Amino acid sequence: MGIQITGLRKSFAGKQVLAGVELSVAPGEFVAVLGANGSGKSTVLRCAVGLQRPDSGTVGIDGGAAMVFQQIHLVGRRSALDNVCSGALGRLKLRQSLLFGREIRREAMDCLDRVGLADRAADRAGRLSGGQQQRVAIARALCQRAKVILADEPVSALDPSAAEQVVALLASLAGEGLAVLAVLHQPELAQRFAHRIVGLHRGKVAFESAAGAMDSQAVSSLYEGAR
Ligand SMILES: Nc1ncnc2c1ncn2[C@@H]1O[C@H](COP(=O)(O)OP(=O)(O)OP(=O)(O)O)[C@@H](O)[C@H]1O
Repeated sequence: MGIQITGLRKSFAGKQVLAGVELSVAPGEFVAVLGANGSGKSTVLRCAVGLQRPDSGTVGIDGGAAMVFQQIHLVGRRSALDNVCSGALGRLKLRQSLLFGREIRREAMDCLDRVGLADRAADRAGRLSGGQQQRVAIARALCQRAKVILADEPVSALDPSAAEQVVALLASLAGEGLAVLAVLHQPELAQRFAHRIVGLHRGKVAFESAAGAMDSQAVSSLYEGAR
């Protein structure tokens, strides 16, 4: 199933932000969400992962979801590996995390390897580049063993080459069978790396298409008359 969102509605102080969003991502699929500032993209992801409660609608997630943000929030003075290990703590009781410390570190190392940073495991997270830090954050999400990855503007703070690397990584994780839903502000990266593109406009899905069939005029219209 991956993730299936139906009829998602949300208002803040009487102002409708989500007006019945329908969206699904299958295991193995990478879906990019495009939309102007304020169109409701982050609210969809926050409702999906349970950080916000929708007024109505349903979210079905198979195998748990982990979220990655634009603001990376690593502990800068701890090693990359320690940061990734902390992803496991959410799914373990304290006693288990003490008992299985070595296994957790091994699994965290595998996760760092999947994002191409095994050789930086011992480095302080704060010393890594922005792109590397975002890949560590993705490794931490993988260490949660979630089957769904939600990414809210994961590359907005990165330079073009680091951004491309991170989006390519998300695509490769979908290739491993995860369901990946990412909000992007870069239609060209979405078109190159995602399978499907969803355009959100004023809290509704305005269009949905295979990435190869992306209509650039439909994309431009998302950003016209944005509120
Ligand atoms: N907790 C909140 N309280 C009040 N208003 C909110 C809250 N969260 C979001 N909003 C409003 O809902 C609207 C949609 O916000 P959201 O963050 O989902 O948009 P977005 O499409 O992700 O935009 P951006 O590209 O700027 O991140 C905005 O007008 C925002 O001000």
